[in-house]
Formats: sequence, C-alpha cells, structure tokens
Amino acid sequence: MKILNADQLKIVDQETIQNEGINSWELMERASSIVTTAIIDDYFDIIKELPIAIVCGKGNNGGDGLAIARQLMDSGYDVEVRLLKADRYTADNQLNQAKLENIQYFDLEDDLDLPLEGFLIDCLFGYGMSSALSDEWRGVIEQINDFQGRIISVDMPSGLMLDAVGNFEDNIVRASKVYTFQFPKLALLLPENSIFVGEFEVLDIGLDENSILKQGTSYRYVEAGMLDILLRSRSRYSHKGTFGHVAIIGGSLGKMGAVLMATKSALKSGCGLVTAYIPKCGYNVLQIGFPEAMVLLDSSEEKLVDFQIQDDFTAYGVGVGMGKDEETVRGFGIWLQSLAEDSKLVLDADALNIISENEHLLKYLPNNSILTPHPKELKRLIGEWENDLDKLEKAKAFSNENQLILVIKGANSAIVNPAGEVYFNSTGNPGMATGGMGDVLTGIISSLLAQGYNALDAAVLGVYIHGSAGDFAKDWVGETSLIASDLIDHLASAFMNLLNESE
Ligand SMILES: NC(=O)C1=CN([C@@H]2O[C@H](COP(=O)(O)OP(=O)(O)OC[C@H]3O[C@@H](n4cnc5c(N)ncnc54)[C@H](O)[C@@H]3O)[C@@H](O)[C@H]2O)[C@@H](O)CC1
Ligand SMILES: Nc1ncnc2c1ncn2[C@@H]1O[C@H](COP(=O)(O)OP(=O)(O)O)[C@@H](O)[C@H]1O
Ligand SMILES: [K+]
Repeated sequence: MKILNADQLKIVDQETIQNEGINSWELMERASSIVTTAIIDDYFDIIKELPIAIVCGKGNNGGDGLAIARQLMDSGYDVEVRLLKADRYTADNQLNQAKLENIQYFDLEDDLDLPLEGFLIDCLFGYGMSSALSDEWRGVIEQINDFQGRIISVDMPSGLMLDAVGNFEDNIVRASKVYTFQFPKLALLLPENSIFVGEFEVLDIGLDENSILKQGTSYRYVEAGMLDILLRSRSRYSHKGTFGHVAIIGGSLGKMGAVLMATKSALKSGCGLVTAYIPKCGYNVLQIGFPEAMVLLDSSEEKLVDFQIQDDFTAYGVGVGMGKDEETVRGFGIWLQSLAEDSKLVLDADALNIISENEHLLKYLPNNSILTPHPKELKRLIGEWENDLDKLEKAKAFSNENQLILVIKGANSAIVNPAGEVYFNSTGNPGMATGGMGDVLTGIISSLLAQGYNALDAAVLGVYIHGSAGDFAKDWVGETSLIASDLIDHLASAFMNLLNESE
C-alpha cells in the first residue's frame, strides 16, 4: 500500500470524483458513512448510552464530521456538534451544515462546553494542514485533550501534519484511535508520534485505483495484499536441496538460547537444511533442544574464535548471542573478508555492535546484506538523530552509501533499501517487546534468503511473517505472557495465512 503526500491525496480524490462521475459531496458522504459504520462496530458499548461530541473545522475534514453527526443521529445516537466559526467553509462543509440542526458554533477563545464523559470525534483538520497550529489554538486543543472519555480522530489527529513529527508541547489532538482514509499517512507510522496516535485503522473508501497507480512514492505500508504474490508455494518435485542451507553463526556461554531460537525459526520458515555454528559449550543444548539442526563446533569452549565455516551455505545469519570478545571480533573480521562477493548475509545483535565499533569491516559486507538493528544498535551504526524523520534520512544515507538493507526494528518496523525506499510493516504487537524476538527474526530472514528470495523481498516478507506469527501467538497467550518460543510455534499459522490469501 502506498503512502502518499497531501498533494497526491488531493489529486487522487479529484480524479476519483471525475472518473466515477460523482460529485465531491457524494464521495464525502461515502467516506463518512464508512467511518460511521466503523465507529458503531467498534464502540457500540460506549455510544449506546453516552453522548457523542463531534468537533468540526471549516474544511472537508469538518464536512466529514458534520456528515458523521447526521448519520449517527439518524441511527438514534445522542450527538452534539461543535463547529468552528469561520468566514468561509468548503462547499461540502456548507452543504452538510444545511442538513443538520442544533449546531453549536465556537470561536478559538470559547469554552467548547463538551460533555463530561462519552465519546469525542475530532474532525477539526485532516490532510489540509499547511503548518503546525499556532498558539491561538491551544485552548481548543487542550479542551479536546482534557476530555475524559474516548477521543478518536478522523483521517488525522488534528494539528498533526501528514509527514511531520509532533512535539509534546504542540497543539495536536491525542487520539486513542485514528480512522484514516484509504492510505496510512507517514506521521501515523513514526514512533515519536505515538502520543497522538494510540492506534490507527485504514478505511478503504474506494478511491480510484488507476489514479493511485500513477502516484510515485518511496514510502510503502506492507500488507498481506502485496506479499501474497511474493510467497512461493513448494513444487511437487522439490527436495531439501531446493530450499537452501542456512548457517546460523553465534552463541557464547550463557547465550546459547539465541542460536537455538534462530535455528528453529529458520527451519520453520522453509529452508531445507540448517546448521548452527557455535562454541563447544552449546553442543548438547543444540542437539537436544532442536534435533533437526546440524551442529558445527568452533575450537573454543565458550565463545566463537575460528569461524571455520565453509562457504557453501546459501545464506548466513550471524551475530545472535555471539558476544564481543576480542578473539571473536578478530575471527569475525577475518571470516567477513573471506566471504564470496555474492554471499547472502543477515547480521544481527553483536555482529552489528562489532561492526559499529570496527567501521572498517563495513566494506567487507557483500552488497545487499541485511542488517537488523533495534534502535540502540541503529544509533551505534548511524549516529544520533534529531527525530524520527531525521532517523529515516540517516538510515537511507547509510543504506545507500554501504549498499546494505536496514531493518529498523520496533512497532511498524521499517525496511530501508539502498534506493531510499522505505517499507513499514503492519503486523506485530507490544507483546513482542521481549528478549529473543530478534533472534527469531534473524532465523526467518536468513531462511528466506537461502530459499532464493532476493534480499529486499526476504527482509520485507520476513518482518511481516515475524509480526504475523506474533499476532497469532497473542491470540493464544495474550501480550503479557508472549515469549519468543510462542512466536516460533505460530510461524506455521503465519505462513499458512499468507499462502491461503494468495489462493
Ligand atoms: N476531497 C475529498 O474528496 C475528500 C476529502 N475528505 C476529507 O477532507 C479532508 C481534507 O480537507 P481539506 O483539504 O478541506 O482540509 P482540512 O479539512 O484538513 O482543513 C483545511 C482548512 O484548514 C485551514 N488550515 C490549514 N492549516 C492551518 C493552520 N495551521 N492553522 C489554521 N488553519 C489552517 C485551511 O485554510 C483550510 O481552511 C481529508 O482529511 C478528509 O477528512 C474525505 O471527505 C474524503 C473525500
Ligand atoms: N511494540 C512492538 N510492536 C511490534 N513489534 C515489536 C514491538 N516491540 C518489539 N517488536 C519486535 O520484536 C523484535 C525485537 O527484537 P530485538 O529488540 O532485537 O529483541 P532481542 O534482542 O531481545 O531478540 C523486533 O522484530 C521488533 O520489531
Ligand atoms: K481530524
């Protein structure tokens, strides 16, 4: 799914109207009724007995609010409308005013006289924001944010620009949920905006497909619909050699579980064979913990030193639980230099930390190697950033300069490729913020690489499958008790789900 800017959204809206032969009010009515239905479905328990306040602006976002108010009233709900006093309203906003009684108008300095509890729908501004809101707006935004009930926003939290990072003290509505039209917006995906965006849901309002196709963008939101064509089913004549052989390289005394989890995840993600390359102390752990894996031992008991790994593996996942002992660093550096140019690599955890501390090693990474840093590891690699947008710019520059793929982990993990494209993931949940989840991701992506997926596809698909397995696991154990092993147990559901969708 594409992520578009405000100018592009305007074009797509207009072309939809032209191509469908409808007028703009009809499109607004359609969009609004989709929000109304979603609100009734999601919040029936609240709105069936408590009042709904809708705060509307002078543009088309306000027009949506007026339409939603009418539709909810027609369905019997108790709705109060507050509309900004203005010299000019958009035409569809005016049309919708004419179809509604009991509108209360307000000025910026007024008391909005909101109900004490219930439900508030924020329709002050959508994608038409041209700059951040000035301080004149503080009173209005504060009254909305002080509302004691549930606050939801239509299209955008009002005051948040489509492609900006908001600050804590800015005049921006803090929505527990945002219903956004047709496309996710960049600002909704940035972790620093999470105070304004509790969660968001994209509502399909049927905008013109051809018009959307024409819009160029470097930002995408990854959903099942764009992955089902990527995921391959297995041919009847395939054998284990068809699906590649992954080497998981890592482990040290006390951190062998990381290798166990990456190894299991790799095989569960479809590669034909998996070998763990570990220090001696991990032998029993691996052989007993996961008998399907083969094991190669380093000469050292407690850490990796030799890196005597043949180069006939189809992909390598390196770094999990590996530690940064001096001898490990030396051995790892020599091994990197020995790699064939077309080797396929995933680097995680200590492999990343070693590279941050020994930058000269970067040049030995084969092009399109995949690096999977969490925020702290990313900082060590690319340096400090001012805000989430700056982080993306720095990540793009790093990826381009070194011809590497970065997977920036977190909620809505972002995959950045050397061409400067960014793919935000849509799956996963906060239950995944626990130890070992990253090891599982390394196993999944290495496995996909070994199976012949190109590096970008392996990263995008792997991150999606990882989050999806986390979501299936959450359905069984909830977020609090979710651990990495649960996620591995649900990899099968994640793959089956995606394969079913493509049939
Ligand atoms: N055009 C269409 O066909 C559709 C539009 N829709 C709705 O229309 C919205 C966009 O509507 P508009 O383009 O009218 O924009 P908005 O309703 O977001 O607001 C624009 C108004 O805010 C003012 N404004 C902008 N920045 C300001 C600032 N910093 N301080 C004070 N005032 C400021 C502008 O002068 C303008 O009057 C979408 O977000 C969506 O909610 C939906 O109804 C779907 C269909
Ligand atoms: N709030 C969240 N929502 C979705 N995914 C998350 C969230 N928090 C963490 N994750 C995912 O869990 C994984 C954690 O990886 P990492 O921090 O490397 O863990 P570890 O080092 O403990 O294995 C990443 O893939 C990340 O995207
Ligand atoms: K809004």
